Amino acid sequence: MIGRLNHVAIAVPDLEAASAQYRTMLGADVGAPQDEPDHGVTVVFVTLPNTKIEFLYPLGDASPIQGFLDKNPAGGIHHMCYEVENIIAARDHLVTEGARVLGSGEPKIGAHGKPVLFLHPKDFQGCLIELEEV
Ligand SMILES: CC[C@H](C(=O)O)C(=O)SCCNC(=O)CCNC(=O)[C@H](O)C(C)(C)COP(=O)(O)OP(=O)(O)OC[C@H]1O[C@@H](n2cnc3c(N)ncnc32)[C@H](O)[C@@H]1OP(=O)(O)O
Ligand SMILES: [Co+2]
Repeated sequence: MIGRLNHVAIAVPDLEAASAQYRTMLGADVGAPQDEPDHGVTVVFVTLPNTKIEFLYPLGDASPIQGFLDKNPAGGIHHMCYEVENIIAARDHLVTEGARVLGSGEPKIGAHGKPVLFLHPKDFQGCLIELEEV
């Protein structure tokens, strides 16, 4: 069911510093910040030959990543995003298997303009999983 690794997300305490470090020290292709108010984050994508890194920074006062950053003030790997062909079929299968889908359970449009869902980290080896329909 899951396909390519679409991105690995890193929650960061300073978006500009993280972007500058990847751009200068690591010579990476770093995009511009994108506010995603529907998700409570500002994101920056780092494009790699085989996948992307997604920097996350809280946006607004109800960001779902604020708790994570409070616990990890230096930042840390936040989630993995896997691609799926049919996000509703994937969701229904996972719910049948007992996995918890976060939020309303209905997909939201993510940073790439595609439907996304999140699965509880406690159900997947302590790793927050995002599914993105491609
Ligand atoms: C623009 C969209 C973009 C895209 O790619 O398109 C995005 O990726 S948006 C990314 C931001 N949005 C989300 O992360 C939505 C899903 N996340 C959530 O709903 C919350 O972050 C949640 C429920 C996973 C955690 O929220 P919170 O930390 O406030 O809740 P708890 O403190 O109750 O945490 C429960 C339990 O889980 C552990 N935890 C929290 N976050 C993570 C994580 N990223 N990875 C692994 N584990 C995590 C937390 O430590 C608690 O564990 P416990 O042992 O009970 O202390
Ligand atoms: Co993501």
